[in-house]
Amino acid sequence: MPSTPAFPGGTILGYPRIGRRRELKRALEAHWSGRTSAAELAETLAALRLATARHLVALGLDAGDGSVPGSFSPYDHVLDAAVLLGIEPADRYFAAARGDATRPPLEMTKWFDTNYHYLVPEIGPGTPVSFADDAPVRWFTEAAQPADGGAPVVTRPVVVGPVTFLLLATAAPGAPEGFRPLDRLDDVVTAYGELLAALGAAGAPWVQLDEPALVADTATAGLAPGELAAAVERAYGSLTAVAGRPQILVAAPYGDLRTGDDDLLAVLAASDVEAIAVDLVRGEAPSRPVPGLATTTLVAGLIDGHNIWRADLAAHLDQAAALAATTGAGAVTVGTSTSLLHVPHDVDDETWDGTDGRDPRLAAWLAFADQKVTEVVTLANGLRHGADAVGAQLAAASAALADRAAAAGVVVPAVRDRAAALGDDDATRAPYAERAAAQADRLRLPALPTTTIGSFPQTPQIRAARNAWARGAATDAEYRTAMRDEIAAVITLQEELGLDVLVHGEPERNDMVQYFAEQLDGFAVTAGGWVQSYGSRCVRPPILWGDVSRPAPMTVEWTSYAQSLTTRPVKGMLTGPVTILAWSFVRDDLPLADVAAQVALALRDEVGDLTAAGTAVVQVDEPALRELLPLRRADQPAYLAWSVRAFRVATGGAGPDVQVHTHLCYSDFGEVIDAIDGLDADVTSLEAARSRMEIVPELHEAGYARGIGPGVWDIHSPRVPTTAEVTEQLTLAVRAVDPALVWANPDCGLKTRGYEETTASLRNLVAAAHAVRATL
Ligand code: MET
Ligand SMILES: [Zn+2]
Repeated sequence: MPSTPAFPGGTILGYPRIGRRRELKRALEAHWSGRTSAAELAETLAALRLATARHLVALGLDAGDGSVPGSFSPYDHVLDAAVLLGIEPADRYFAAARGDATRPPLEMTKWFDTNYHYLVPEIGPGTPVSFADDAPVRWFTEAAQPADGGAPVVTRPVVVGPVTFLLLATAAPGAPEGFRPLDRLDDVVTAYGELLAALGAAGAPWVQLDEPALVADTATAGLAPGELAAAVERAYGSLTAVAGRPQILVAAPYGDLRTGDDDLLAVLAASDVEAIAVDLVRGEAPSRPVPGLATTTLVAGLIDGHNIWRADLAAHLDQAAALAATTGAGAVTVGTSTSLLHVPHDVDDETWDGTDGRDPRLAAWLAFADQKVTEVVTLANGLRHGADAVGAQLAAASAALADRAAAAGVVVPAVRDRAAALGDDDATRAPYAERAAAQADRLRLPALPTTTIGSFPQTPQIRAARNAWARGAATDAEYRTAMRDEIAAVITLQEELGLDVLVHGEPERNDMVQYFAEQLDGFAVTAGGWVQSYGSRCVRPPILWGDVSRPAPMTVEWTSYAQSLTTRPVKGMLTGPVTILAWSFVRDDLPLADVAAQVALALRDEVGDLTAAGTAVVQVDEPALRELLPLRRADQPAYLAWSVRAFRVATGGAGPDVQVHTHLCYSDFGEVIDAIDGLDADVTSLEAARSRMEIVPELHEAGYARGIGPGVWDIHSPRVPTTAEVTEQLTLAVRAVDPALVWANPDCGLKTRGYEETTASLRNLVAAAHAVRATL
């Protein structure tokens, strides 16, 4: 083993990969469109990796000891591990990620409780596993011995750990009943062992194995008590025995290593791994000596990798300094709680000029990735040289925090009072039977009513009109005319198609959360704060920094205009409180439940204005309801209680004759099925086409007995479903529940689709609904 004495003074678990100017996105898209060759792409990515490593050194991480993480991935780090193990061939990397003529893409799903999505590897009992791709070794060498002759950087290769890899994998099609990916642990560990030997031979002093699955009950569901601990012990027992390996850092971000059935911190401490990174933002610091830790470095994940607020450095320094004594760790260093993958690059890239809530004061309160690296370096220097050595930085951080706490808008007494006064009445509508009768009377809908989920195709013209207005290149009047023309066209189309409940089409919305964030007090939106969602896809989460209120109606004008053009009901469309929180950076100085209540009240006002203007149907979308579900089962009931309550507060002011819809997508609903019922919506539309209506009987069995719109058209592909297919889906639905409850609608909004397939698909959907209606 190399003789580097202790873990580096300060580190981050990972850095954004997308590039400060989204270089990765552009390089990938250029390659996929055939404009660049594989070799050109490889060259661009190598340059991006090297520039990133040198940038981190410039920010203060040590260039020589493995402080700089080698956390790059061309598309997804879980796919990289599958390629490393030979489960996916390296030369078909993007086909595995995106699908091509010969194969579908791997399934994609959420990475723990973040908004990053990874590709789910498939492994069966006979899948060959070997050390098949040495990218981590090549990337290490390319920075340590740079071909450009410039400054070398000794990086710390970062790879998904073997236990987490298998817990996130799924059984390959055709695997026998009862097979679990974790059954392949020994084979996978053997391959990882070869990787470690190769990294050691290349001179890497450290390797980081990410094991976030160790903190998540949701990833380990189905394991017997003690099984996870045994797997960890076995995997790291083998890996630490590899001759010539680098020192091993096991990182366990996104939660607490010590709760749940197995005390995994103790298991890792008892192993021969040299360092363990714990998440002290989500998890608790150990308050007792941990046996075995005396020979281990504890990397205290004090800087939040998941959010964008500047840290209380003085408090963190005290905490880090105390940890060695309380835990008995051989050494303590500081790091981020998670990879910085989840935050934008640099606060200073943004102009804090007062537009879109970009209050100039915010700049001093925020820490994006680069600021967080600096925070880690400050803490590391403080630990090494004493608090006085970093006195100025600690004082500046404290001053920024104090400024934020006292700033106007952060606490708005009227908003706090209103939220505090909320009672059960505010979250309770009339009994469903009464509502159903009043709505039937008012709406006079046929059986099996047809509708859509809200958005219609966002054509290049619509985007151009919106962007021109945002840039100031179009007047308010021009913008309004463009949006109204689009709304009119969408209404005409829906009438022609014969849909029963219409929508205005959402042409004015750049994004279903950002649109509201731009109009609510307490939010700021960034111009360039991009965060990778998956592959080349990025999102720009708004920043929720203050108490939330609604200065003016947000959607009423568009909905009312649409309604003025037709006698059929037009649905008002809102994004729900949980989804607004899930897709924003949320303040860390108020419990999420309280923040949700404020957003709910703002939405409640909007529902009130919509209904006062004559809107008879209002849909409040909650696609992220499942997304914020805590990773630990013990934390789930409290979350479900406040999230359901927020929805009910948002909709609770609607009279009995207002039909409240909700819409959910993007997830398995099994774990939140009671919560879906708890929302008490009159109609719930859900993604269901790919699972062939499975959700309909599931909801029914869970006691849900109100309107249900299982998606009958998978809108994720341009494929037009035939009338026969939709008829079959609807027939399954009306057999599973009372047909009077069933609606016919697509899986989700149509904004990513084109008009051609939209028109054809909706035509078939309406024809199928009519056919099934005739059989009832
Ligand atoms: C991700 S859910 C999207 C719902 C939204 N109303 C839309 O139709 O686009
Ligand atoms: Zn959806």
